[in-house]
Amino acid sequence: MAAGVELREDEGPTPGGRVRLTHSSGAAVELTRFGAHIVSWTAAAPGRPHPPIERLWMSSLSALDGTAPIRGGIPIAWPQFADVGPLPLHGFARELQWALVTPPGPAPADAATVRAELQLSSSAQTKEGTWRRPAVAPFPWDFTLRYAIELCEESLSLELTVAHVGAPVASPSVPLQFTACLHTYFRTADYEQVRLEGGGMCGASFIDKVDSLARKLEHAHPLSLVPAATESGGYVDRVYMRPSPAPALAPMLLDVGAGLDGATPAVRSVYEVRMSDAWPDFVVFNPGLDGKRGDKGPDFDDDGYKSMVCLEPAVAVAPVVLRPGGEWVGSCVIRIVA
Ligand SMILES: O=P(O)(O)OC[C@H]1O[C@H](O)[C@H](O)[C@@H](O)[C@@H]1O
Repeated sequence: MAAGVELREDEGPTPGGRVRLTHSSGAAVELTRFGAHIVSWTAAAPGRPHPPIERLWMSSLSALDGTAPIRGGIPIAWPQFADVGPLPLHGFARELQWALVTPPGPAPADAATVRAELQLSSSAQTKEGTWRRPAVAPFPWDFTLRYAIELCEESLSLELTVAHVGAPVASPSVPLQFTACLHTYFRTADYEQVRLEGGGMCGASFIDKVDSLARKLEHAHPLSLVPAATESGGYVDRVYMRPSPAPALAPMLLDVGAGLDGATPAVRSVYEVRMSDAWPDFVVFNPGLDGKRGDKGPDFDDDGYKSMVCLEPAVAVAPVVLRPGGEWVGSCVIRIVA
């Protein structure tokens, strides 16, 4: 279609269908309403106008029928990052139906930005933990989550807003707390070529989840996945605590190497990733073969780890505490620089 936002309710096996944002440049984003999960972002690189290239990695083994979280793209982990709390891994936002609050329709052909917003509100399912069977830990607070997606010719902006909209149901003295991440699976033609730097990363401390949660200092500049995995004695799963305040404002540079478009093997694809200060942490994740064999298992393509790297803005260590009426906004802008 021409530029705009479309809701395709019957498309694909995922309940709730898909939302598609199309930019007049040919760039496009697709997400499922299940989890407000971005499953595709296609865009050309500056100076290489055609054809648009898929930017995100999706596992071909991922369940897309709503029976399990989707593997790949950009899952939203909320209100819990990974296993740091009583909920199942990464919480429930990636497993529930979101509403599209932007009316679908065309955008002006010269619109620099195409925008869509989705929303998830607390429900009996989230309050009682019945979003999973058998039921899991209740999350008794009233909340609204809003997810705004802005597509430009060469960038994708994501903004997650958490609002505590009521009094706690169960215990008035306990405030709403959450951890979170935007679990972005970038596609690479060859994970050995991936390089990551900037954002105060060099010298930052990180928790090495593959090495008994050891706290370490990052010396690599830039970070490459293979030596990092070797150092950690397995795969790469690191929670970095961003230095604050000044260096955190600097964007990160993620170079996913050459060959992404399959046609120009010599040209490297590079992103500038700008996380707002509301995200105190970021995660670098590539499960390697060890991860595939272990608990990251069955929905991961056998060689999938060779084609992806996750760079995730996160609240992973100290939870955000929200009083009734409180709001938190975290954004991330991914710009294609080459
Ligand atoms: O397997 P998933 O639930 O999708 O989680 C995938 C990964 O997410 C984050 O990157 C965590 O740091 C990892 O420990 C976890 O394995």
